[in-house]
Formats: sequence, C-alpha cells, structure tokens
Amino acid sequence: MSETIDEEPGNNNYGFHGIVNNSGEYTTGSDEDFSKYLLDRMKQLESRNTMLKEQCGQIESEKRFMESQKLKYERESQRLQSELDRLKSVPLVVANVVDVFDDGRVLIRSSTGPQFLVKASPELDEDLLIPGSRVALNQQTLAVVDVIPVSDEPVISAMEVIESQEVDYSQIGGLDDQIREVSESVELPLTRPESFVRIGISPPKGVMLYGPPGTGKTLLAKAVAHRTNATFIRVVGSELVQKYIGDGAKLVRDIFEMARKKAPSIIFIDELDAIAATRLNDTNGADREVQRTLMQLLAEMDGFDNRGDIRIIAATNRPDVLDPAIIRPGRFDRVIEIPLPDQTGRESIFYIHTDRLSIDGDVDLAKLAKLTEGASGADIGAIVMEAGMFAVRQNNDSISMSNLVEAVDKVISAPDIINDPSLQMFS
Ligand SMILES: Nc1ncnc2c1ncn2[C@@H]1O[C@H](COP(=O)(O)OP(=O)(O)OP(=O)(O)O)[C@@H](O)[C@H]1O
Repeated sequence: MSETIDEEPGNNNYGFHGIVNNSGEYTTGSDEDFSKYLLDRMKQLESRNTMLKEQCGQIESEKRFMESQKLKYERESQRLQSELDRLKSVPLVVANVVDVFDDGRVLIRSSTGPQFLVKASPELDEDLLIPGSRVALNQQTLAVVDVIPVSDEPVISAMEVIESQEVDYSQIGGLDDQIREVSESVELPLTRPESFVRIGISPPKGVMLYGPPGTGKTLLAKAVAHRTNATFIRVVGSELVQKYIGDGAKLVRDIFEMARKKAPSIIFIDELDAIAATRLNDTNGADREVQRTLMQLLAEMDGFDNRGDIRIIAATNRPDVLDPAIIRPGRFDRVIEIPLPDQTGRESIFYIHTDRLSIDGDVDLAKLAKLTEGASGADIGAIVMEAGMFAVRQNNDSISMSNLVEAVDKVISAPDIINDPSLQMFS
C-alpha cells in the first residue's frame, strides 16, 4: 500500500507532492499515481459539492417557510391590533384593581360597587396591574384593556380648569340683555354678596343658557369668570356619561370638590341635555348611568349654599328634552335664551372679529351682516378667518370686501350671494 502526501511544498499545481511507499520511504510517485490522486480528489469535491447544494436547498426551503410564517404572524398581529383598537375605541368602564392573581385573573371593583373577577388583555404590561390602579374594562366582556395613567384620571381629563380667563364682555356681540342677566345672577352674588343679604333675597343657584350652537354660550360663561376672577371649570355632559362609564356620579362629586377647593369658581356644564334629558321608565344600563349622574348633580346643587362662592352655569342646544326637575327653584332657576344674532348683533360680531385685523377702508360690516342672516357668532368668526386666508393667499396687505364676500359664500354656502346684483361691485 502506498499513501499520498500533500503537506510538503509541491512540484506541480494540483497539491500533489508525492507518496510514501510500502517500506515507509517518501517518493515523488509516477504519473499513474498522480492521475489516481486527481480522480480521487475530483470525486471528493463532487460529493462535497452535492452535499453543499443539498444543504443550500434545505436552507432555502427553511427560509421560504420562515418567510411565510413571518407573513402569517404579521397578519395575525395586525388583526389583533385592530381588534384591540376596536375594543379600546368603544366606551370603556372604569374600575379599580383590588387584587391580581398568579393565573392572570384580576379582581376589580367597579365604581358603582360590585366586584368582578376578570381577565386582562395579553397586550397589557402586567407590571402596571397592581392593586389600587385604575383600569379601563371592555363594556361587554369586562376584560381589562388598559391601565389608566395617573395623569389621565377621569377627574382631571373630564374637566378643563382655567384659573384666569382672558375673555371679556366686550368680545361678545349682540347679547347685551343676556350679558346683563348673567351678570346679575352670577357676577353680583360673587362680587357683592352683601347686597343680596341686605335685601333678603337668594341669588339663583344655577343659570341655564340655551340656544343654537356657536351663539356664544361658552364665551359668556368665560367672560363672567373673568369679571369675577373666578376659576372656570368646564365639563361636557356627554363626556361625563360616555367616556368613563360608571364614573359619572363620582366625577360630579369630584368636580364640586374641586370647585370648593378653588373657590370662587364657576362650574360650566356644557351639553347639559346629555345628563339631564327626561327620564324614561324603561331604562337600560346607559340610561341608568345618566340618571345616576343627574341625581348626583341635583344632590350637589341642593346641598350647597347659594350665597356661597360657587356658581353653576349650564348650556344646552336642546332645552326641549330637559327633565323638568332640573329647572325647579333652587336648581337652574334662571333660564336665559341665547338666540342667533339679529342684523345689529351680526354687525357687532363682525366688528369684534375684524377689530384687530388689517381690513380695507371700504369693508361694509352692515352689508356683511345683511348677507349672513341665520349665521351664528361662530360662523362669523369662521368667515373672518377664511377671508384672512384669502388675503394671505393673494399676498395682500389687508382683507378686502371681496375676500369677505367670498368667505361668506364658502362658510355658509349661499350660492345666491354671488349672483346678488348689489354685490357685483365687490367681486
Ligand atoms: N356673540 C358672539 N360674539 C362674538 N363671538 C362669538 C359670539 N358667539 C360665538 N362667537 C364665536 O364663536 C366661537 C364659539 O362660540 P361658543 O363656544 O361660545 O358657542 P356656544 O354657544 O357655546 O356653542 P356650543 O353650543 O356649540 O357649545 C367663539 O369662540 C367666538 O369666536
């Protein structure tokens, strides 16, 4: 037997350097030995090549499998995410965590009292689920879908608290009578309480402003707060009962508590109809929630001294649906209509909104007021803003009458305005 050697530095280009014969001596070998070596080497390389090709094929098919798995999981994850978003977007019930068990179940207490043993969504960070934390539950399954961060506590997010208001009566157009009435019933009891004591009458506890949207109800409430240096606390009725179900009554308590702490204060309840609509006999869960919130509001109103330094103003666009209990004496006993502005009102609102702007000398506010019959103060604000945008787009230095007429058309979509012959001079 002879053994090929290729460790030694070679004398050919194939890595063949010689053989060791049967006597153990090294020899460079014959041509035959060299051919045999090449043949063996070729076979070796071919089989290695085949093996590597197989491995490569195997890895390729594993890669394809992994890619299809990845695609499948991505789709699954998207589906779960949209399911989760959907669950989170429906109104959620707020509850407190009482205990968390090892098997992932959570004992919660709803704000209306009963306790439930529920599951937590797997997406939730378990570390945040601790006894005492506030959580949001899916309304149907009661699964915990979110942990409410401390800064998102309903009492804070449900109300807007502004300690000093910038709005003044002079920024409200066309509501002189209403300003006087609100001032008498809200401002005087706060600024001159002794006058009421002297005469022996009680000021109204609550004032209700009703009228179409955008007519200045919120503006009026803010202006009163400014005049009295009172803290302005604004809550929206629909949010109290729809955003954090089960918490409406507690929120009402918290709001009055906050008003007492920050007194003198004005609580402004926007969309009062969402919590004070006429009660039906056949009530479902959501109606009961509304009722509980309203009962708490009435209890708070009945409980506080109307000579104190908390005033309540409510606003609604739907006075027709209100529960009569809400306007009983000692509650919202002063009801003030805030109507759409008339010609003079619209003119003064145009004046207020254009006063600080750069406008052309020929701008005719009376004409604009005439063109905007049926428009609210908010519509007029939007018209002026839109006219300003037209002027900016045209690179002008000031707002022209034609900018305003065009804006009227855009905001209140009244096509006849453009065809009105008396306005041709402005277009
Ligand atoms: N009488 C008004 N005078 C001047 N501006 C007004 C008047 N009414 C409304 N506006 C303008 O419209 C905006 C919206 O008005 P505001 O929020 O007070 O209306 P609202 O009656 O409370 O509406 P909603 O019922 O929709 O809550 C104001 O910020 C102001 O720019």
